[in-house]
Amino acid sequence: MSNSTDVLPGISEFRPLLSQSVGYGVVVGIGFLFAALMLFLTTIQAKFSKFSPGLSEEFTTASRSVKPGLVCCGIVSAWTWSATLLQSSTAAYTFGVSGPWWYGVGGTIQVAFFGMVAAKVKMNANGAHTFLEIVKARFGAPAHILFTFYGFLCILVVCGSLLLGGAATVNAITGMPIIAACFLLPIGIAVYVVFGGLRATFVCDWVHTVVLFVIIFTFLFRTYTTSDLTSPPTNMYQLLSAAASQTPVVGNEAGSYLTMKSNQGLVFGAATILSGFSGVFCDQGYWQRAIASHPASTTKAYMLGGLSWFAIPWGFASCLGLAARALQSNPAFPTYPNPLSAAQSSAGLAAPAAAVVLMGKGGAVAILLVVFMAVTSAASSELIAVSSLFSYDIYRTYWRPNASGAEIVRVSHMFICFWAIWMGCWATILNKAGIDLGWLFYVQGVVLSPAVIPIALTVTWSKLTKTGVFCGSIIGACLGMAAWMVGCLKIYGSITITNLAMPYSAVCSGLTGLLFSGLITVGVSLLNPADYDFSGTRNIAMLDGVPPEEPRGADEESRPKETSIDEEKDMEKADMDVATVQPVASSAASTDQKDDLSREVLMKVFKKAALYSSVLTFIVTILVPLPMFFSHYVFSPKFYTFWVACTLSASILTHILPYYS
Ligand SMILES: NC(N)=O
Repeated sequence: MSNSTDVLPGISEFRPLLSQSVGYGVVVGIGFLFAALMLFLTTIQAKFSKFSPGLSEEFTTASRSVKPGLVCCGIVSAWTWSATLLQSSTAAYTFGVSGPWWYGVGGTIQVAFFGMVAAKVKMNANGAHTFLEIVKARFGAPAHILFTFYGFLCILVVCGSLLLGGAATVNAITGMPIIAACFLLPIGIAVYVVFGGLRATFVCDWVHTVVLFVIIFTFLFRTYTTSDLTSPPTNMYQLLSAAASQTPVVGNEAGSYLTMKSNQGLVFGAATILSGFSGVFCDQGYWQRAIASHPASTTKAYMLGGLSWFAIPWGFASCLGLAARALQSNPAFPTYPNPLSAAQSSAGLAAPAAAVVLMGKGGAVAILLVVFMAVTSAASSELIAVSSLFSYDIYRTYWRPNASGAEIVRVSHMFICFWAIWMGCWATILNKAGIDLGWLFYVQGVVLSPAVIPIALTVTWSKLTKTGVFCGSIIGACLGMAAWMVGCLKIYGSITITNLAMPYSAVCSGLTGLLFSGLITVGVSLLNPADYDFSGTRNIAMLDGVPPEEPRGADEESRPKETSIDEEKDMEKADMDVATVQPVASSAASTDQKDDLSREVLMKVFKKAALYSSVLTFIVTILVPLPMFFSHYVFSPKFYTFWVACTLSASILTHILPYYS
């Protein structure tokens, strides 16, 4: 691994700048500090608010009452993995300016597209707790078992990636053993998730996101305005030009780090987009946020969330990833006189290296904190997600169908504890097998992409059939696997663990799996189309005595309209034309359930999300990068300064949005 002491020629050890005690202090100390804070907030919530985390609906869905700003923070925070900071910086270090751009694209458009699915969840399955319940209600147990496999596989991949990225950083900066970090990181998180449920993770997400943004801005301003080494941006430009002469990038125009004409960057972008689709659509964490949010705010939150998130990898990696390349010949660089080795950069150490040169020990502490925040907030989302899958889709579905809400909460608690320990074991196994953050990042799209389209269509398309879903996801997976092996063999000459996670191998497989699963699912369904009215999925029952909410259909339009929802005032009039609540319910949790929107309004929200995500996708994948790619443009110092100003402005604007909401 990165800090091996068997240093080969041309490879230097990554020198830890801080002592192990700082590593333990952050991982254990701050972890438990957060746990204590959440415990306190949860106690206050149970005492003084109408929401009790002891109720299963509150524990798993935050009573479906969360407002858009907080959901948006939750989305940003759950989607900001250690990879978002580390892998994107590795991409900048390796491919130049195109890397952070493509990393941002590869996570943003999926979140925006998921806004459409979120509107459909509210329309067609508002009582569901997990996406697997929707699959079960529509297609029965065999399809449910198939997607349960995908749901757990996704969380397994994400948890592995979170811990490996986090542990590699803690290890590189403090020397704390990787295995210790893998086991200790999830423990504090498990404590606050157990006590607080989904709402605690939202609150914690908010706190984490604030800290994250403060640290990101510190790095941005340090790099571009106060550092003697890299500011103003024209200095960075010169350093990057010098680095290109020393270590040119194969496939980039003139070997430059300052061009979007990067063949490797483009392939990386394709791999990131594929990996991003699987990471969003197969992850219960994103469905859970759609379920948790108020019907009026779901889609808005996803649209804002996608946009806010874009600036994180783009801004952070354009700054630290490129700074690492620019500063690799500085004596303070942790592997000086050598650049990072392939293993060190795949482990995600470009950003920590730059932080150390730019800000010394302060930079090392800041990077440690920011990565810690990213790991804990994303891992808390995964813990609550995996416990919901277990308690609702395994325990209640196949073991104790009559389990009460209290029992579900108890089982969720136990499973969170189990998974927190298992996460540590899993990351240790991966580490011992030589698998790192970069490997998991590429392989995620390979193994999960065949499930993406069938899952998305389950909640959105009435003509979908069970046979279509099975054929699409299973044949798509087989074709994806075959393309993976053949692509790897043909392009890299042999099938090895390393070659399987090379970008071209990942793209061959991910693209085949995604496209063929989609084509087969749709084609087979259209041979004998269903005409599903979603009545089964709309009848999925909530626990704790809260009845399922039926969005009002056309036949119910004649009901008297009683009260306008406050939230509606915040929505644009054009979208939210009519909104009503039904008579006040008896329980606190159900009060918010009654705030529902008509199906027609949700349909408008869906269409708006479709338009928004299509326009956004066009702008970020085609309009901005491709003209620069095809014209082989290499940034001038002025254009680079403008690019830096854009990353700064995007970071500021898009980070303010959720807090404003
Ligand atoms: N969440 C991601 N794709 O960084």
